[in-house]
Amino acid sequence: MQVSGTAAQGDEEAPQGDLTVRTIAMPADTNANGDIFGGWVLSQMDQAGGIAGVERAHGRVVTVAVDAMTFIRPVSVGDVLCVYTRVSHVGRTSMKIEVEAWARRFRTQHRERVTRATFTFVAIDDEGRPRPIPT
Ligand SMILES: CCCCCCCCCCCCCCCC(=O)SCCNC(=O)CCNC(=O)[C@H](O)C(C)(C)COP(=O)(O)OP(=O)(O)OC[C@H]1O[C@@H](n2cnc3c(N)ncnc32)[C@H](O)[C@@H]1OP(=O)(O)O
Repeated sequence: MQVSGTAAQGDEEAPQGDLTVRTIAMPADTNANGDIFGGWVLSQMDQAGGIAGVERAHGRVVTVAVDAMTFIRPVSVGDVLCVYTRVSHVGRTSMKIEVEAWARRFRTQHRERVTRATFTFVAIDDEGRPRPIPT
């Protein structure tokens, strides 16, 4: 789901970028510890980055790399996961997108950054070959 809205810039305690995906962590997404699987969070971040990439590249994109991913805090059932995206670099066919995931806690509504990563997406044509990103 794409949601409009831009986070405050320049505030380290605030999310950076556009709110791109917002979803609820459900019991089916838990690991054996009772926390939400990191892979589920990564999947939400990939989708958010993909949406931002499609918008910037005006068409299909694929993920080619994920760098410097850090799981800072766990996500729990009932938390609302909010994923923010920001295009930080555009190359010829590739782009870097900074992706932050924040959890709005179920009971307190308190907001915490849980994960961040830099994703690289490549714009592709109908045959799956890299294509130039429009300026
Ligand atoms: C209007 C809005 C509506 C929105 C509504 C949207 C809804 C819809 C959203 C769906 C969002 C889906 C998001 C899916 C995200 C997946 O899950 S995609 C699936 C997983 N990914 C894949 O399967 C990709 C597999 N890899 C490949 O197909 C090929 O490696 C690629 C990516 C096409 C690249 O091919 P290649 O021959 O290696 O290309 P090459 O020319 O060497 O490099 C191309 C560029 O990639 C860069 N690159 C290559 N490898 C790397 C690397 N390891 N690290 C960094 N950069 C690299 C190169 O530097 C180059 O960059 P530029 O200098 O051109 O800028």
